[in-house]
Amino acid sequence: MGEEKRLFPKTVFYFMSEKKHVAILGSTGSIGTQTLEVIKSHPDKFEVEVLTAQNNADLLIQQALEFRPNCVVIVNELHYQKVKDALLHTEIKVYAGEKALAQVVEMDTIDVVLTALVGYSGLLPTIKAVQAGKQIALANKETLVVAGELITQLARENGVNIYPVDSEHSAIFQCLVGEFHNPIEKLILTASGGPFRGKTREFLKYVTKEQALKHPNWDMGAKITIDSASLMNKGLEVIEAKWLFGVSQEKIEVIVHPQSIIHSLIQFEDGSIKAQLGLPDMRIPIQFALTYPERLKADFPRFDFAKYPSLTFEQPDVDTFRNLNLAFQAIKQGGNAPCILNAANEVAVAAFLRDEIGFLEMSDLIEETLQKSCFIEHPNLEEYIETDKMSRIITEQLIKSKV
Ligand SMILES: NC(=O)C1=CN([C@@H]2O[C@H](COP(=O)(O)OP(=O)(O)OC[C@H]3O[C@@H](n4cnc5c(N)ncnc54)[C@H](OP(=O)(O)O)[C@@H]3O)[C@@H](O)[C@H]2O)C=CC1
Ligand SMILES: CC(=O)[C@@H](O)[C@H](O)COP(=O)(O)O
Ligand SMILES: [Mn+2]
Repeated sequence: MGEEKRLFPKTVFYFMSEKKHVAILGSTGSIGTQTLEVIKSHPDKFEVEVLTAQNNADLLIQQALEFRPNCVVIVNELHYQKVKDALLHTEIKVYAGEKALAQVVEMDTIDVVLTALVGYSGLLPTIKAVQAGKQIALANKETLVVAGELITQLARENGVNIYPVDSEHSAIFQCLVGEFHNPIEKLILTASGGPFRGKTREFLKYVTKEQALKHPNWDMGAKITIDSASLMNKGLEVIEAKWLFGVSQEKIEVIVHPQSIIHSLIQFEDGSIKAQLGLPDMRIPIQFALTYPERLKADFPRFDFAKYPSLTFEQPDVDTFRNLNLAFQAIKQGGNAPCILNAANEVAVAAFLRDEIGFLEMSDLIEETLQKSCFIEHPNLEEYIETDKMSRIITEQLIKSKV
């Protein structure tokens, strides 16, 4: 069975004749709203239990009135009264704050928690959900980047499966169906290359956030779109793949595929390669994560081979886009290094989005933060939390010293 410690099911636990009760963390975002589209098209299959937002009270209220969850959480407490007033004449419970976000996932009525929060904020609610034995549909890749070892160990201890929502990991998962017992020789993650594919470092020095936010193929939240432009998204996905599929980083390759039609590939030990293809549409992986092992009929637009006469591939330019190698180095180092990388990246992306730093400076900050942070080989949860906090301080100080 090789080194694999896969989290995927030995047994089938979902029977789609029963309604699945879903908590969506981050329901107002790109993944959250698409999850609700999937749920809306299968009212006989799903029930919404929990919806959450950080600031977008208006959309949260609208979603709550339409999907009638058991409860909602507005994380920013300043918006609590507005949400409470709007839902006053309903039976929907309204909570506010980070603690509430981590607590609601424990509700008895929830079967599966879909984590569509952005960044490190997904870590604690995911841990609570796993400890409560909830199945996880994971979009929030940063959770596995920060603490993949801890999360996967907790998942095993609690009999929890982590179903990937991220398109590349869903592709790998889909290719693994029927192959769970077969060792993986290599995982090949595809990358679009982002809006700056083929550009030089000279060009990248002056790019704006508006340019960086124009992803060629996917319409996503701001943070992941910047990560895609800098290739950090692929770096985070390498780390995510390592933990999801129990494959060491030496067996993970990244190939640039600008059309984003092949979502990723597995090479098995007989040399055979399996791939999953489709138009770039997150509703497919979202639905599969919620319905595995079944595939529900859906009317998502179909891929037409005639419209794509050439699917192309090229090596990533890791000299120009340094983040990919920084991520490989961090996962090779192990311990809290990926947690440091993630914290520095989140601070750097936020600073880039505030026009405080240039595009290339993001990699410099991440590299310097990794050098300056204290390495811990086997961190516990408190040490991950402390690492995240300290790394953010270091990156913020580095930014201040540069401006
Ligand atoms: N979008 C995509 O196609 C893909 C996304 N992913 C991953 O999925 C996750 C979500 O991405 P995406 O949907 O694009 O992100 P968005 O920014 O579109 O949405 C994020 C959601 O999380 C909420 N949120 C943001 N910050 C916090 C916080 N600190 N605490 C609590 N809630 C918070 C937001 O609330 P509010 O609306 O109120 O701000 C919103 O509901 C990310 O980890 C991303 O990497 C993975 C693959 C594809
Ligand atoms: C849709 C999805 O899964 C994103 O993570 C996407 O893959 C981003 O595209 P890049 O390949 O440009 O990072
Ligand atoms: Mn992805």
